[in-house]
Amino acid sequence: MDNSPVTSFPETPLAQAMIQRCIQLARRAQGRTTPNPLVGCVIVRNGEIVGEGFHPAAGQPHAEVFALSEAGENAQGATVYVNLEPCNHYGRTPPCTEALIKAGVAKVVVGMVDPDPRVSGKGIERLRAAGIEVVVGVEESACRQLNEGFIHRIIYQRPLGILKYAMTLDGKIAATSGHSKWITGENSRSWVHQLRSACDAVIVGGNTVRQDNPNLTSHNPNAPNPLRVIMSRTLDLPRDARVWQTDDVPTLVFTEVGTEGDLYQHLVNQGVEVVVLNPLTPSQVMAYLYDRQLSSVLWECGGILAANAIADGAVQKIVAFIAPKIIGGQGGPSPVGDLGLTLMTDALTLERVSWRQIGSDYVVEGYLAPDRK
Ligand SMILES: Nc1nc(O)c(N)c(N[C@@H]2O[C@H](COP(=O)(O)O)[C@@H](O)[C@H]2O)n1
Ligand SMILES: [Zn+2]
Repeated sequence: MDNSPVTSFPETPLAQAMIQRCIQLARRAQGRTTPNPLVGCVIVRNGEIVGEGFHPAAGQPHAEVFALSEAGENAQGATVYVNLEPCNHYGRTPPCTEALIKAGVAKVVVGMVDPDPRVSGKGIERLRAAGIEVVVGVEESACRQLNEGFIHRIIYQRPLGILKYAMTLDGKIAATSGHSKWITGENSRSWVHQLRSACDAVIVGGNTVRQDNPNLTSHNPNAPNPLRVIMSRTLDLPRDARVWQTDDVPTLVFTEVGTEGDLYQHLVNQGVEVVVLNPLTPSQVMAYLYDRQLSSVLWECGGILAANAIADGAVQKIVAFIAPKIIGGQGGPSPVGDLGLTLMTDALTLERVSWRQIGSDYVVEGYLAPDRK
């Protein structure tokens, strides 16, 4: 626990700093809480942090409960900071509002209103009705960013789809031979491993398994791994691919009816889960993963599947790595295949675009228009 005094901050910067601390705490459970959100909580009394907590996983107590338990008697008259509105319902756990009221806290500072219709404003109402001062919307955009997968899942009943790719400055994801190791530098690749560990699943197509033989893991024994998902209509896949090693990380293969042959049985024997979907489309896959309680899905596929996923409304966010290299090549593969668009005026434009430099590469992030789901 950080016991440093915080009295020197004036009110608003203090609240901002404490909500940022909540976000930092919440991130400790990144990749482990789906379908629940990432939540951190800090309790401050007389200018000192007396309790902290985060939500570790669905079914476990909420962040507020851990912070209250650390604060003990010190919660009386204290201010509670939490990046998401305290819940007011009986779900897997009892309502945090009642725990906060019982502990006698004086004030609750909330980062954002909970979009879960079981809560959505009712937690704030309940606290106010009990005479607790409630402030809402501190560091709201950072709080929304933290839980963008959870928010998307609740609003659209689908996981957030993130398309990640790496390309050269001339827009290629491989040489004409198919060789692609590596486009970006080591720092970018380790950033991608962290992105994987923050997502609930990573999806590729059969081509990527055949050509790259990827691990699709977080490459970090202390970080969670996403569910590895392969979409393959034909199951024309190598018998010895790395993704069939399921001792530590599960793999799920989606295929179509009529592929229940030799490889099908081999995969089942290896512990790979094989699911037949008809039709096998990106949106059907996302619907299935939603039912499996997932909130965020990383598409790390080649251009053809990426285009299908975009066209099918399975992608909302783009994370594009651009390496300062030129490979050239007539017809070399590009990150997004045919979208059926022939006019530049029809190009999909991104919103809320940001960029940063990672080593010698650049990463550009943005969101497709929300009416694309
Ligand atoms: N404020 C807050 N803190 C947490 O630590 C949370 N996990 C939540 N989650 C909210 O409650 C719903 C899940 O409830 P159960 O864990 O099933 O009891 C989740 O959808 C959020 O609305 N909130
Ligand atoms: Zn709660």
